[in-house]
Amino acid sequence: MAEQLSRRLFPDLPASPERVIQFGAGNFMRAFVDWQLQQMNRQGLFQGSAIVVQPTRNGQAEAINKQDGLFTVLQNGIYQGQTVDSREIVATVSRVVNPYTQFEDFLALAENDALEFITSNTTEAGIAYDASDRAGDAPPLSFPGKLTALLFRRYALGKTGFVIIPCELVDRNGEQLKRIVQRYAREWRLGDGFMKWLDEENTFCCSLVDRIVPGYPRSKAEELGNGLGYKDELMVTSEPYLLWVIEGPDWLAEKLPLDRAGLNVVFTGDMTPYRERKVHLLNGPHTAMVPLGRLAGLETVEEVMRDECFSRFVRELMEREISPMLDLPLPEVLAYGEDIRERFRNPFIRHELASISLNSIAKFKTRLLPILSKYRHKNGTLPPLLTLSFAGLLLSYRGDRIPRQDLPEVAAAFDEAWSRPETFAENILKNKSLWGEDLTRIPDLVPAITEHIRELERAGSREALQQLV
Ligand SMILES: NC(=O)c1ccc[n+]([C@@H]2O[C@H](COP(=O)([O-])OP(=O)(O)OC[C@H]3O[C@@H](n4cnc5c(N)ncnc54)[C@H](O)[C@@H]3O)[C@@H](O)[C@H]2O)c1
Ligand SMILES: O=P(O)(O)OC[C@@H](O)[C@@H](O)[C@H](O)[C@H](O)CO
Repeated sequence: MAEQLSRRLFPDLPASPERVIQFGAGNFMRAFVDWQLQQMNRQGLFQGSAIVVQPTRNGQAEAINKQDGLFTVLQNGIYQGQTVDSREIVATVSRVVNPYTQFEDFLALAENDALEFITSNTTEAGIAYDASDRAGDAPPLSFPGKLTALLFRRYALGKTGFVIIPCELVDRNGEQLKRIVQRYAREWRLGDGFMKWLDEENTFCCSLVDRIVPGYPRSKAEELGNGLGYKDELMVTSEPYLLWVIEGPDWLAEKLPLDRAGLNVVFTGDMTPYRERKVHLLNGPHTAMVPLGRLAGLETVEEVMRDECFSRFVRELMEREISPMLDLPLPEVLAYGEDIRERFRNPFIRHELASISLNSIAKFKTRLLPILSKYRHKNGTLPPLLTLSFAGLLLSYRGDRIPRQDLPEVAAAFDEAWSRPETFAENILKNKSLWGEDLTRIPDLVPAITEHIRELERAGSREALQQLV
């Protein structure tokens, strides 16, 4: 039986000074931020490690500390025409602090002047205000609440602030996080001096991340574990591609030289075009392929891309319906789309459609609905593939064919609408709490969705698609 990964097994691994506080150490953060810190360190450009703060009561503090912060990142895929199959022990997490059991140790991080950066990925649900958080809670439950407590301690010590770079897939994440911290500061009456310090001494950056990280390679774990020669509960697989767009001041690239380390990191004054491109052209097709693919019995992104009919669907959806709706030069967008399809075809990574399906209604709303509306407005017709996919999503939320994973209130809205099948399309499309607007106002949408659902039920998603691609 192989021994668990630890520094005892690898005493020569470097240990760098703590310079980053990182909220959350899920799969994504380990394969993205921590792996990138290691690449900078290796080239002598940074010399820093991250202290992880466990953001929720149940988390991975124990598992990570048990391995002395070490874990393996396996990169698998085809990148710029070359097959990449590499593995690396990442040694840039120094330790995990659990604020639920070590609140004073957590606040004491404020004392360390060498800690200059704060990063986070607490999922989209993490950047949220929690009305139950109070000044003096040990700890506040929300991530912004914990951050406020830490920042206030730093201020009270008369120290300089931090550069804060959240990685959550939330539009303008840095600004949203700052707004919630300011709200707590006001409600907790932390004073004008603190408000001023927050503003003047801290830099909240917005950022956009892109790297497909399916996580622990469950199906291959045993085989891989034997090959590694040690046991690693935190090993994570990732594609070789990455992009990190950071909107921040000019001096940041100097302070955090990710780009100089050869990483695909863009420091910019305006990240909007990058966000539009990624959310609509990568996350959008992911969300669109899920219902039709699952209704046809497909399980992974790769299976979709290997299936002639479904891969044609993905390409035509991207090229004919999504790309022309983006306010970016079309040739550039089409080339980006081609790269994305190469990533989707990655034969080494098992990216489950079921995992992408989580909270699909909210995802459709942000990733695809703006495209559908714009297309209808511009062309006077509905985008055929996107409309079929939307019908597939609504059908799949009946919950009888494929399990739906969404908030209870979303599931309840669908149960209610599906209880009257003859008026289902109209009822669900006019639900503003799901879509933020009354979608029955989009001309032709109700009859088109009704007809597509009928066709999907009669012929199945493959045949319905074959009529369009
Ligand atoms: N995995 C990917 O391919 C990928 C790529 C880009 C972005 N993302 C985004 O990153 C996020 C995390 O993905 P992951 O694969 O690391 O998942 P994960 O389940 O491995 O990690 C989730 C992390 O978020 C924390 N968390 C969960 N709910 C929270 C809450 N309410 N408040 C505070 N913290 C909370 C957990 O403690 C954990 O640290 C996702 O929301 C996803 O949108 C993922
Ligand atoms: O992570 P989600 O569940 O919000 O979305 C599923 C995928 O679209 C997403 O994880 C992408 O793979 C990722 O955003 C690529 O950077």
